[in-house]
Amino acid sequence: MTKYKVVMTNRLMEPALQNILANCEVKLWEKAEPIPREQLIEWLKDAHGLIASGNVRVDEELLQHAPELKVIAQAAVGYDNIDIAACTKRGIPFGNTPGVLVETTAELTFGLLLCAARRLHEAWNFVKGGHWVPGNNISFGMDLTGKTLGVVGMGQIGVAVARRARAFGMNIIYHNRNRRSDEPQIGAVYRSFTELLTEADCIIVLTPLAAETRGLFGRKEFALMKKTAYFVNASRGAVVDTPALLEALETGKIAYAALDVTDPEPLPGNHPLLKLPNILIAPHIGSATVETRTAMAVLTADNLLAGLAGKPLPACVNRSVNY
Ligand SMILES: NC(=O)C1=CN([C@@H]2O[C@H](COP(=O)(O)OP(=O)(O)OC[C@H]3O[C@@H](n4cnc5c(N)ncnc54)[C@H](O)[C@@H]3O)[C@@H](O)[C@H]2O)C=CC1
Ligand SMILES: O=C(O)C(=O)CO
Repeated sequence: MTKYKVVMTNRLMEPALQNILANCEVKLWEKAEPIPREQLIEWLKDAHGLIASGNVRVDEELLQHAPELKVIAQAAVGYDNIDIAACTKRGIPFGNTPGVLVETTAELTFGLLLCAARRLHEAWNFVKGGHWVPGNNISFGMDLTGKTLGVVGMGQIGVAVARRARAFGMNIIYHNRNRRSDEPQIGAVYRSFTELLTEADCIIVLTPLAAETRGLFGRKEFALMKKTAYFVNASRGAVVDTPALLEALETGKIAYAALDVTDPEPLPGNHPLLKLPNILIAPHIGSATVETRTAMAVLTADNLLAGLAGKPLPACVNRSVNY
């Protein structure tokens, strides 16, 4: 039996990788740098399946070079790198990995807030640097108990973050594209975007990146926040206007930022954000645990193999072509 041809733009965790290798003829990009566009185009010319990744742009032009493509899958819930309309136009289902990474990403996101509020990385550098001597200490942090957390983007991960924040005695307000009907269950009160910005002591961003959220946090928004505000972004870097964030942190418009995502990614070593004392940056590790990356890989392989077999994908974004 001839095997389906599959292009993988990165490795997936075992055993999902073995499952794909056993069932398909695979071209696998294993280098650290993103696959060059020309290489991807060359590989896609007779491919039936594509495992994409966040650093690969899938658009109309790329799809024109992939006439045999039946399915695209990606080990992530976010799909801002994928032109969904272009996939749908060609009848190509796109599969992502919602759900399986919710608790893990919520742990990291709330962990960033906790580390920021208690200045943990400064504390560690202080001790490591030999500055811990009597009479010397780092700047004091901020209690979370009793403070107001504003969640922008109250979806699956936002709700899981809110659950953690409630356990810490925080009051929760949120802003979402659509107001939720389960506010009593999630223990959060709806606010307009402007109300949330002015009221919250801590703000956590968990919206997808789309045309309407690109640059959602700019100069005007940082100016509305409390000067004592802690700002956490775990969504996508481009939801925040980076020069505006830099200015807000430099000029004391807000107190502190903790980021799991940046624009660009990775940040160049000489980026001015890296020189600030009031920032903590993680290298996009929201879902990066062995258990969760394995579950994401398994769902990605299941999406791919279902699409190749002409069956519905277990998790499909463009459901109108998922049959
Ligand atoms: N840092 C990391 O490693 C990870 C980051 N993410 C990011 O988090 C995002 C959210 O993931 P989930 O919670 O699973 O998705 P979700 O789809 O369950 O939640 C997103 C929420 O944002 C809301 N939203 C959309 N546009 C909005 C706007 N303009 N203003 C306010 N709210 C808006 C939606 O209504 C929805 O409730 C992903 O799209 C991804 O970009 C997800 C997983 C890991
Ligand atoms: O799933 C996503 O969207 C991520 O950012 C990585 O898990």
